[in-house]
Amino acid sequence: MTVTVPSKVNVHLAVGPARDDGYHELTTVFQALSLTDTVTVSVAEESSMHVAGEGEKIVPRDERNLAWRAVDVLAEHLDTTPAELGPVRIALEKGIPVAGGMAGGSADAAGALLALSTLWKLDLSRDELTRLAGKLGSDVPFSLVGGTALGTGRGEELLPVLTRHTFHWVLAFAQRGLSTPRVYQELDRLRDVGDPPSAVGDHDVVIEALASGDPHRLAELIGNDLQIAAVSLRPELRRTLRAGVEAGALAGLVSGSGPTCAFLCEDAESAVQVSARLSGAGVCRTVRVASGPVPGARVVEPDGGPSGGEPPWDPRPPQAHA
Ligand SMILES: C[C@@](CO)(OP(=O)(O)O)[C@H](O)COP(=O)(O)OP(=O)(O)OC[C@H]1O[C@@H](n2ccc(N)nc2=O)[C@H](O)[C@@H]1O
Ligand SMILES: Nc1ncnc2c1ncn2[C@@H]1O[C@H](COP(=O)(O)OP(=O)(O)O)[C@@H](O)[C@H]1O
Repeated sequence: MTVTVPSKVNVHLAVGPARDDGYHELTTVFQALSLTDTVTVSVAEESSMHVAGEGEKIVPRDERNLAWRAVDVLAEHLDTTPAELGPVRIALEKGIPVAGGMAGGSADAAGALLALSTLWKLDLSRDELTRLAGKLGSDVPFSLVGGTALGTGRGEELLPVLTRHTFHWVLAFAQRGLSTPRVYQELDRLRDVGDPPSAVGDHDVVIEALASGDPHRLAELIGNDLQIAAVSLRPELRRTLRAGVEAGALAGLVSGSGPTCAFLCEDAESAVQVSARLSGAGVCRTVRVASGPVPGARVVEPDGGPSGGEPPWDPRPPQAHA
């Protein structure tokens, strides 16, 4: 059973103060991108985890891996144990950079939830799966749902956003990842010492720009409160962000907690040009082109394509905005 899962960029990320539970209240607009991970699960003699691709040497293969935690969450939901569910082999094919602010671990968690519940014929509703996803991490529900969505709460409460148009992105991967909690802490520290104003405006205008399909309009509005914290921890990101715009992108921002930088481009052709120029600028490890929005976690049919006809739910649910 194979599932493909998208990465994400936060087109807009407004971070509120820290809550009593340690999480920050967010208002964010997620967009799922065509850069994906693939999760394959099968019944096996004994449980094992295999990782290939991006960050294969650093991704944990034990119970710290979010895909394993999906087994625990499913077992808990069924009021049983992982041992009772039986051994499984989980194989991750990673295209999403590890600790890159693009929700790679969340993608694998969402993919494992969908793949295992399909393999074990658990017949879970979309709402149940999304609720279980929220237990695995704030970004995991979005990895399941995909498309474009407004996220509130700690990012797990989602409302779909209308986007009929495709946007084209160039992604600059950094040499090393950044820890998400570390970046939130750094933002708190910066706010404590200097109270920097929120870098981002209102999410409504971002949603309108997405609905318009005009990348120039969107480029004026993309923003991320975590960017100053990521740049504070990795000052070299300033150069990367500048280089993307010099290479012809309309605008750039740090994706989520970083350090991946995402550059919005005019169209597909421009994205290829920007990626070629950025590759030559020596400001990042790797450059990728991606587009969005794309659907969330989807079962891949044996012929290799994603299941178009009968996904367990409509990956592009009715639109609530704009
Ligand atoms: C920053 C964002 C933006 O979408 O993405 P990434 O950059 O990680 O991809 C997310 O908020 C990351 O979500 P996710 O990676 O699922 O985080 P979680 O596992 O839920 O939380 C990890 C830690 O991040 C911090 N955290 C997370 C979410 C939130 N709303 N406030 C927080 O302060 C907390 O310190 C928490 O212990
Ligand atoms: N399946 C997984 N893929 C990548 N990282 C994972 C996975 N499971 C657990 N992790 C851990 O989660 C951390 C954050 O990874 P990731 O989700 O890729 O980053 P981000 O939160 O920045 O989007 C990594 O440093 C890694 O130790």
